[in-house]
Amino acid sequence: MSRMKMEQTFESLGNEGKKAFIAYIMAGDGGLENLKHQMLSLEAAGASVIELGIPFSDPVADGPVIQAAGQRALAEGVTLRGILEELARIKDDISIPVVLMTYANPVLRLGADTFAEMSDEAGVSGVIMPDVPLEESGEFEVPLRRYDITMIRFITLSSSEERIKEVMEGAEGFIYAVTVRGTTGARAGFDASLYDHLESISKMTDVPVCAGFGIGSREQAEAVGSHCDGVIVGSRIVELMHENNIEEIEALIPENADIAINASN
Ligand SMILES: O=P(O)(O)OC[C@@H](O)[C@@H](O)c1c[nH]c2ccccc12
Repeated sequence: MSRMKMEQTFESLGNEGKKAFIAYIMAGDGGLENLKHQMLSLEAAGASVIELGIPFSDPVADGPVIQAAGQRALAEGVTLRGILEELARIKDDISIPVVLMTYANPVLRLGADTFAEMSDEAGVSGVIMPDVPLEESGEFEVPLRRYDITMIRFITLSSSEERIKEVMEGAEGFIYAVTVRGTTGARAGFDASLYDHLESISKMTDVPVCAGFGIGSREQAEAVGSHCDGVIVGSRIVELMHENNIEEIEALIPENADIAINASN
């Protein structure tokens, strides 16, 4: 059911000619007791998928905004186990798919099998592990597959064509296309070649391609989204969520991504 939920989301979006808006937040930033409210706010604002970050002490790929959110969450004493238990409690209230973004270490501490089992109980559709290369993903992917949970794969601007083909073979859920070099966080603009890159990788696969890193405004979300199947916005949403500014989050999400709202009308 978990993977299907995400496939259905992308299918409905595709049928309606809409793009996915994947909203990233750091679990436990603002206290785990607020997670449900935060997730419901994102859903109501029109997010199609929630990417839920797991705080970790050494987040090598995170930019300053997300690192700070992770520090706040760790200071709240939030753990992967605690997050999964909370998700299991609130999952029936959330209708959009949830994808976990976690480094390998917290998963290894919990045990890959326990992680898969608890993720299933938490209703999780997919998992993103930015520090686990494709070649080493088996120990996580095999147990997750048992519960029909997808490992989301990355393509970067420096991936060779051969690498891109490897990533696409067996990819599920969506492909995370990284739009810039370096860590997460807002950017002034994108390379002119980005749009061609996104279009050419989208043509190579039936799996939806979603682009993330450095998207911090509605204009950018629309511009990037028009060359692929959806966008991922992290740092800007983390900042706004920290300020409790749901209105601005809503303003960030293009109208054409409001599938969750439409579906429930
Ligand atoms: O923050 P940005 O620039 O909007 O990019 C999304 C990103 O934050 C989110 O997907 C993410 C958070 N941590 C990561 C680590 C690696 C790759 C991606 C991520």
